[in-house]
Amino acid sequence: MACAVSIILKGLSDELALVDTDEGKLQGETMDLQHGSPFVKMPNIVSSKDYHVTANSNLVIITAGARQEKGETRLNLVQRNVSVFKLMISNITKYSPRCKLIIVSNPVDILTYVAWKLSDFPKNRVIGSGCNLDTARFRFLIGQRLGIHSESCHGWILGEHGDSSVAVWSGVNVAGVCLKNLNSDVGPNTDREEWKNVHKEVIASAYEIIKRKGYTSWAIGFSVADLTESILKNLRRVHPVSTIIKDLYGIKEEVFLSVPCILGENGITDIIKVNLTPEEEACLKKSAETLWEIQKVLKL
Ligand SMILES: NC(=O)C1=CN([C@@H]2O[C@H](COP(=O)(O)OP(=O)(O)OC[C@H]3O[C@@H](n4cnc5c(N)ncnc54)[C@H](O)[C@@H]3O)[C@@H](O)[C@H]2O)C=CC1
Ligand SMILES: CC(=O)C(=O)O
Repeated sequence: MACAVSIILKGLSDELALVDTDEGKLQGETMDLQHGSPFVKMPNIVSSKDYHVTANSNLVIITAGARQEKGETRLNLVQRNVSVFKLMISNITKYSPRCKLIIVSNPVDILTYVAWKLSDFPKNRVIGSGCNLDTARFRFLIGQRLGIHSESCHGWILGEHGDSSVAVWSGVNVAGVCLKNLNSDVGPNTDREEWKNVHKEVIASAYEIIKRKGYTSWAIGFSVADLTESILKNLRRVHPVSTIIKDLYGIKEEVFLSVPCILGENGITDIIKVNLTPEEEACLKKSAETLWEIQKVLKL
């Protein structure tokens, strides 16, 4: 619903279709959104348990499935959500064979792989929301430390969404002034300014929010609407989203991890190869191995 509301408020399309297995909740949410119609520019908000309501979608955003309990890892959700994906993907592709897919459900990198396999779509049309949210958290926290708006704080979190994400300290900058040039030790344990705590806080974010309110919603909603805008308006902006990275950074398996990707009307058209330090590259490889260990035994 946070994704839906964020997209509606930006007026990004003329129709939004919602699907959920919980029919009562779906109808309630739909009516509640429809009654706000005089205040937004989204003329058609429709919903159904049946996927026919999604026919000919340009973009399908998948947020369905189990969410983490307090303290539970994202990876722990994998089996439950693979079952949900088996039911969903065939219906989505039947009604919208040319759509782009944005996967949000967790573990998002693995489920993006699952959606790619089950849909048989080309890789450019299967996008995981990945580290778009982690990067937003990173920029917010850097901004808080520096007293500068997060939009002006540049930096990237790449790799796995969540626990093994990689902070690319070499790229952190404000107005082109690199933090690394001011503090050559930024990132590692030896850094007396302890910038590494910012990355630790990014990783802990979801756990901390879930501990307090039971789930995360608003920031992922805003961030998915931002991805949606790049795709529907063909903006060709660069976002850290999850895509297949086989043959990059020495990774040999079919795993999806976040790297900077150019997003437009054809989905992911290009990726930007960031120069990583040997330590960062090793972290990325380790994430790829962890994900592959889980993926290789999945029955799809
Ligand atoms: N990638 C990211 O950054 C984020 C990912 N998430 C993930 O998104 C997922 C959803 O989280 P919440 O919205 O908080 O959970 P929620 O429990 O509020 O909503 C999940 C919805 O999925 C529906 N559903 C279950 N099976 C379905 C099926 N087969 N077909 C259609 N609908 C089905 C449920 O009825 C429910 O309404 C979780 O996996 C969560 O971890 C949440 C926040 C951020
Ligand atoms: C739930 C989740 O993946 C997040 O908020 O990062």
